Amino acid sequence: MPQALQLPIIDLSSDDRLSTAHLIRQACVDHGFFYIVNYGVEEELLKKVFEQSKKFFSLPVEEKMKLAVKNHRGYTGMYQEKLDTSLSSKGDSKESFYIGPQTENHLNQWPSEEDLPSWRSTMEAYHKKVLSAGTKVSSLIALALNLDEDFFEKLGALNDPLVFMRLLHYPGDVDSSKEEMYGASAHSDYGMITLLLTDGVPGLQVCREKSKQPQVWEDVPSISGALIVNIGDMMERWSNCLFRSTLHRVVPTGERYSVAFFVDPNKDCIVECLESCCSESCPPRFPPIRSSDYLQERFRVTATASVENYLL
Ligand SMILES: O=C(O)CCC(=O)C(=O)O
Ligand SMILES: [Fe+2]
Repeated sequence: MPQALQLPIIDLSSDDRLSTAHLIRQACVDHGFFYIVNYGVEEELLKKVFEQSKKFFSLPVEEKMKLAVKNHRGYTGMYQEKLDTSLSSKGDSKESFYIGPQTENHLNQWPSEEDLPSWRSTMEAYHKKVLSAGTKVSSLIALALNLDEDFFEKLGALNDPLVFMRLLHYPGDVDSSKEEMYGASAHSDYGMITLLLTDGVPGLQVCREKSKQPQVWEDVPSISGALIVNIGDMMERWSNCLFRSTLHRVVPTGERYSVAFFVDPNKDCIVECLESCCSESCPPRFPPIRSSDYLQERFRVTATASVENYLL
């Protein structure tokens, strides 16, 4: 049985920003994962998001396929993605629905108002509020890296950021006996930070030492009322590996719903190791990259079907 990880709980409503930033720094160095509470989304809305998500995934597959992913927005079916490309399985046993930035709302796809009234307004309300929480977390991360709290704003990273909300459904009835089957196979997230809401069904696990064999996986329990936040690869690059983008996965435990909210830098933002995280003995480990080039390449590698999954 894997052990359950004890992660720090960060109160986003705290006025003591320096102590909060200090806690975040430790969490990002040790785990790359932490919880946030008091992040400004009422429980009622969280409940509605899950209700509406369930309604969408319960539609017949032909209906869902009418909204098949285009420009990284819309529906992806079972096995359309394999996050761990080293596996021989046919793909990850989950279905999902992507909603992109509201500034480019014309590109988003929505179920019809007739079929699912209030679906769009629920998702837009959640998207807006979690983006605001994500922006707060990013400024605390800047403080945690000994930078000005508006560092990422000034850099343009949070100016029209590439924010993608992904509704996820892991069906409970997949046959996982034949091959290595995961709801989401081992991966790290690609962007700055991810804010994850789960329905309380277990399944999420992390591996803190990705190169250590055999890999040790620990459960991340869900805490009612808290979001799970994790550092993505671009933040790891900025911090020159001071902050970890930790390997994680979802093992099949039963039917499960979650909502991942990926905060990625503006498409033209150049991500390069911060001077404050480099020194003579610790030179930059990565060359600079443009945010959307990096994301595009990561999506390309993990798509199992030829889906039209370009960002823009
Ligand atoms: O559903 C979860 O708990 C995690 C999902 C995840 O890691 C992802 O979509 O990147
Ligand atoms: Fe992830």
